[in-house]
Amino acid sequence: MVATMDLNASPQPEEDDEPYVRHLEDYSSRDDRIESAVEIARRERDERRKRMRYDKPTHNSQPAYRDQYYQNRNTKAYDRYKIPQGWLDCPPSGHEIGFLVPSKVPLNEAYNNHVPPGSRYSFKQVVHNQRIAGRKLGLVIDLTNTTRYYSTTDLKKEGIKHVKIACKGRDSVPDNVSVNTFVNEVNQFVLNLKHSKKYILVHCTHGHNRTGFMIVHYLMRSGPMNVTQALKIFSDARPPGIYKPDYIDALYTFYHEIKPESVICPSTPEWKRSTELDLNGEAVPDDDDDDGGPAGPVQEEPHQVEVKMSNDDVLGDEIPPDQEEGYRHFFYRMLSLNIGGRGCSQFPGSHPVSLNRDNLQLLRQRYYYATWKADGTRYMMLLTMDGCYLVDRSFRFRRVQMRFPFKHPTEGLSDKVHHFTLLDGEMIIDTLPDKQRQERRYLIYDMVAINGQSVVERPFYERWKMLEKEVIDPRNHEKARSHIYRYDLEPFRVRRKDFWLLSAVEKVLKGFIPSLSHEADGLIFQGWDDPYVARTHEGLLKWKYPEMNSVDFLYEQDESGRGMLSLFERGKKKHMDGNNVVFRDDSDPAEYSGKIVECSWDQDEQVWVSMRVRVDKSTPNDINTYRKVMRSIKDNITEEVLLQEIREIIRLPMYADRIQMDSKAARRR
Ligand SMILES: Nc1nc2c(ncn2[C@@H]2O[C@H](COP(=O)(O)OP(=O)(O)OP(=O)(O)O)[C@@H](O)[C@H]2O)c(=O)[nH]1
Repeated sequence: MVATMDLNASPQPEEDDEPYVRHLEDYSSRDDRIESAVEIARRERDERRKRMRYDKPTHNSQPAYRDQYYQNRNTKAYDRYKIPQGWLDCPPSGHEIGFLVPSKVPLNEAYNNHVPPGSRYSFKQVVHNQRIAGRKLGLVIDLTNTTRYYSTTDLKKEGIKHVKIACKGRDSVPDNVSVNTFVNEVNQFVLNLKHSKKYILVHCTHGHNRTGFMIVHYLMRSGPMNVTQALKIFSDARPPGIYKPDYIDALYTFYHEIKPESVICPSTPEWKRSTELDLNGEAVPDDDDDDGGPAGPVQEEPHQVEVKMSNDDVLGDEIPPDQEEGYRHFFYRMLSLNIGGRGCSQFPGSHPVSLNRDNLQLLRQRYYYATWKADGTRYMMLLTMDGCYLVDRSFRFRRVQMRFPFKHPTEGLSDKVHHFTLLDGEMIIDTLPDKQRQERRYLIYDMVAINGQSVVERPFYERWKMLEKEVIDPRNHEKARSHIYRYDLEPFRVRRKDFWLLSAVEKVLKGFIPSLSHEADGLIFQGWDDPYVARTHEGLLKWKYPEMNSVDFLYEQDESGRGMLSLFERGKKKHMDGNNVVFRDDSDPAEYSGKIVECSWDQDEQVWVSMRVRVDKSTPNDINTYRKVMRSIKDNITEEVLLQEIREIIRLPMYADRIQMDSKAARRR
């Protein structure tokens, strides 16, 4: 049987049909929208009926008929202009918060069939409303997860920039990278404003949950504030504020704050609960909806899996490239480095050189202190009001949520935090004596800048003291008193590294290092009067246990499976013919191909031995580092040679005099 299109047949509701059409009585007691509501509903009903006047195709139907049927029934096109649930009665926009204006999503004219004239809110209305309120828009940040609500051409015509940060909404809060992008967009906009005062319209679907979440994050990062205060600022400007409890909880968790009992999540606004006035006839939550809809099945608690920490764990969240670039320039400025042909791409942190028979003499000529060489991952850390950033050896930045209060020189501890303070240190993992617990800890060993002021020219001992006074003490002071901020929830602990007189080196080697709860692979000799020197510092010495002297090679295999080691020479790859590596675990060497492999030298076998893959590095060592390490291996400064040398040094009059001078000065302070 061939099905025909019988336009007179009555509609045949099917199981998967949406509610047919709203009862018109639903609108009968309403205000001035009634007339158009009734009209719209009637038109929708008629359209729907028309679409349904086809018999469902059977197996025998003509393909053309089948296509036509499904095309007509395809609600996608129709859904395209479905207005979001609750949108009609949701107030268009809130009050300004600084430069930010929270708003519901504007719907362009294509939605007019669904929106009665008095309720329309397209960009024309937005610009008009804002103008009446005395605000000129410069930027729109769109947090919806769809592009179906408006086209951005209208905005461009008005000279308004549009930034899309698609966030799902519904069950999940915007992710940390999206939050970083949002805050950076706002900061960039404000920075570029110069003298013109323009505003940023921030919208999700209804302008409450995602919008509120982002604005609260921005407020938290732009001045001294706690989450409760930031939530209140938002809810005052856009009542009732964020009304999803998960979003509120996520903000307290993110900022490591205790949620006060007095903070109660507002109930879902009336306009969101009742959808009677939505004229689509469908109360189906949108994919992009702010509301989580009905609660899903109760999630089972995931099994607690004990995850071991590793030095290769990636910490923190990515930040936008332009923000990273800005910070790189700051590093270069603080270190008085020229921006060469490669821009600010090279990691500028100070780097020690290996101890050999020649530079060992430096220990006699200058005044040195010693410390253990903590073996974790090297990071510089930038502290700003907006957040703290771990900076790895590839000069990449990631944001971590930490707090570093700043002690005002005259007013004592203020509610301000460090802003553009730059530290240097090593991230280690302490395994606590019971072997059950691990703790990540950042050991700070130097300071490059404090609140935007470079301190690289100051002698090391001053920088080291400043670290304690300006960074560690205020933190400890606040930690003991803070009732809101939970330092214990931060991703790692922080400590200043200890340095000792050379006379203590024997004790450090024999007693201190063996008792450490993290790895150490040698000693660092730090010139007590030295400035902070960017990149290789010939006066900063590292001594490693001979078996730990290592070189980071690039390992590659050719098609025949032959392994090759390479280093860098003037930024270019250089094959190190005659250097071979063995992998003494049972793994397949092919797995290491293309990776940076840290190798130690086996004197007996005259071969490099793979120790580990350096996931924190993207390039191998420079040939000069290799030469210095080879020299150090050849010179073979054993623990005994080193200690003998130090015993002699500490007997030198110059050394004893300096100690006396320092202790007198300390007594005077
Ligand atoms: N300056 C300094 N560096 C320290 C200290 N403790 C640990 N280190 C680390 O020692 C590193 C230098 O030693 P290297 O052996 O050259 O560095 P590495 O990362 O182990 O290996 P390479 O990358 O192969 O040079 C620094 O980058 C720091 O990460 C310290 O107290 N002072």
